[in-house]
Amino acid sequence: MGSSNNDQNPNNTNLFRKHTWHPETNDLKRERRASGLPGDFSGTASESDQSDSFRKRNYSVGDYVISNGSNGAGGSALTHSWTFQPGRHNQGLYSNNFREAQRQWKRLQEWGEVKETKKIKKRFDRFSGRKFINDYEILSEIGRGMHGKVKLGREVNTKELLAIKIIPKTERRPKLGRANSGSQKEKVRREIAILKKCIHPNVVRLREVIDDPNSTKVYLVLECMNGGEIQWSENQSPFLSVEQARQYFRDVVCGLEYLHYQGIIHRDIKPANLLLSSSGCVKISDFGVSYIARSGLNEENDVELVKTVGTPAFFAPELCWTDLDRPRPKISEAIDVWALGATLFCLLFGRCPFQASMEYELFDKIVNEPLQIPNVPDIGDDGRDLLNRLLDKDPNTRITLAEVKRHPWTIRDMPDFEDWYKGTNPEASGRVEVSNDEVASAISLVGRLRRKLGKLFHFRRPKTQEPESSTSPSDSSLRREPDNASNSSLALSPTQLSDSFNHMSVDKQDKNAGESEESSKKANTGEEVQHLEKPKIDFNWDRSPMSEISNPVEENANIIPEDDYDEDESFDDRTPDSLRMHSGEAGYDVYCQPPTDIHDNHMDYSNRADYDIKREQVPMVAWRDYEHLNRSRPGEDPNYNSISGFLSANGLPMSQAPGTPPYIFEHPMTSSH
Ligand SMILES: Nc1ncnc2c1ncn2[C@@H]1O[C@H](COP(=O)(O)OP(=O)(O)OP(=O)(O)O)[C@@H](O)[C@H]1O
Repeated sequence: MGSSNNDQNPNNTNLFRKHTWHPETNDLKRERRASGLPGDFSGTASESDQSDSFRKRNYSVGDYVISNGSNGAGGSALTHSWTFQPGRHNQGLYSNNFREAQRQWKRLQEWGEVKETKKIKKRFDRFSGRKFINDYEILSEIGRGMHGKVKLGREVNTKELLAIKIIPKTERRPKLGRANSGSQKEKVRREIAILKKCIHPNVVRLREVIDDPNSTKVYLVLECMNGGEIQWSENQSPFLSVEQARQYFRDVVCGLEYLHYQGIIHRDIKPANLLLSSSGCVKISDFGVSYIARSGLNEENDVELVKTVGTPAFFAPELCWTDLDRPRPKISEAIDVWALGATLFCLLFGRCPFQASMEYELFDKIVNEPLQIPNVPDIGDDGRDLLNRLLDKDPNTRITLAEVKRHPWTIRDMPDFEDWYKGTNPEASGRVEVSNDEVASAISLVGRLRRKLGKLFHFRRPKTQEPESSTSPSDSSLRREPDNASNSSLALSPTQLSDSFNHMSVDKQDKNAGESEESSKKANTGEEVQHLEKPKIDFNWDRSPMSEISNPVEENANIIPEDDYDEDESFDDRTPDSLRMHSGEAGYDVYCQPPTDIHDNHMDYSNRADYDIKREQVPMVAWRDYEHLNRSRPGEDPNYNSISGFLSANGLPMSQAPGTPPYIFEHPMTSSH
């Protein structure tokens, strides 16, 4: 019954697809298959192939609510004492690379607690084109998910390769079928909260969270899984040998058992979320839709758990339940066991156990169609038995992970499996609690919004104290903005935030935030605050006394304000055309420095006119044709002559002269000093 559908090309169905670069080339993958080892990133890892392996899209229904549940906050049983003790027979699991697996795990343990960084600095080296985020150089893009992208990074000091996952804190434009911005925040929070606590050889390790309150994005610095996603299908045929599939399967079972022990249901187990280390170790990644139980996995279903998230092709029957006449089975960690079975099926046979082009058809098959196991490759009776028990439609009789670990197919060729059980027993790691508060405070809310509101608030603050009545509702919208700021989620403590999430106020927060942003935007664009103008080029220096403006930007001129800079854009892209003025043959661009926080610190916001004057009188001088200038003036000091030449050619007074504002030189030489 299912064979005809199984013959469909899975790449034709949008139930699986997602565009991601695979970090390895096909050649490397083939080599890896031949040798049983994963490949490795090259130094730049830029030659990624764009093969469209069989991937899913994330699927989410409705908003998320964090369960009130019983809060396990406090007394965190976080322990990093988990040791990788695979036992002597497990050396075979990692082929010849067992030593490397051990070395990698030791290094990961040395990372210790997850580092939390609240300040981001982005730098761009104009000469070499190299980009840096804090201590990491960005080398290339590894892949993109639904909500963010993953870059290959290198720690500047240690040269260690890392994966940097860049996730917007809110979704800019919610798209049809996608989770809304409320759930995006929730997704990020959840992923961070889980990754921070889960330390296991088969779970991708988080090293640092860079979460600047002034940034719209959060950066997760992760262990780099050089082998990328498990490659498992090639033209509907299996890519892996049965032995390799078994080896990967064991790794996933151990990682999943650990997660369940920690009260976490992954909810999106599938090959695309299983990444390979260079030692051939498989690790579980992507916890964006995971469920965190507050008091173990035996608690009653809560609203959150019943929601259908994950990837349709890997949905358990109880998630696809449409039969109104029969009660839907309880949703539990057994949904991960089903997804594990579907994943094993994929690894063994190169295609999903149930396939269809329409979602309702797929759900119907998952619930009603008997499992058909192909004869090739031969996985033996025990293999068939294991698949049948993993893909048991009844969650109550479905095999448990503890049973999976002892199943004859799983432990085949493992002479001393008791060693393996001992070494991989999740209880050795101790239980980790992830509290509501920890999820709610996992990222700071969009600080740009706060900064904008702060600016407006500052700007309008009079020198003399205003009477309290001036904040009456009958006042202009501007008067209300500080209130908005304090009412919005930005002003809430983690506990309040948690509470507010529990009361499904995410949307309300977004609405408030949206309104505030809207009003702040209006204010900045002059729609409501008439006297705020766009900065314009104006070299009338005489209007501003030099003493009032300092220039802290100059020494950090190549540090790019985060909001203006995207990792994918070149540095020059950040200057809006409206602010650019080409200075003829010299090859320079001159533009005003848009107001930045740095300047704001030196302004008196109580004086409107003062603000406008100062903002306009901090010119930024940039030249992009440095090499040309240098060549045309051999032997001259480009730092001095080029700048002074430029200034005189443009009739500009020399910098630092009394009564002139400072220049901001954007130049490879000056900016780096
Ligand atoms: N730690 C890592 N090391 C190496 N590659 C990674 C790492 N994390 C993710 N990737 C790669 O980057 C790609 C995008 O990852 P990401 O988690 O954003 O996508 P995703 O799994 O689709 O997530 P989402 O479901 O949130 O869209 C993945 O397909 C994976 O190949």
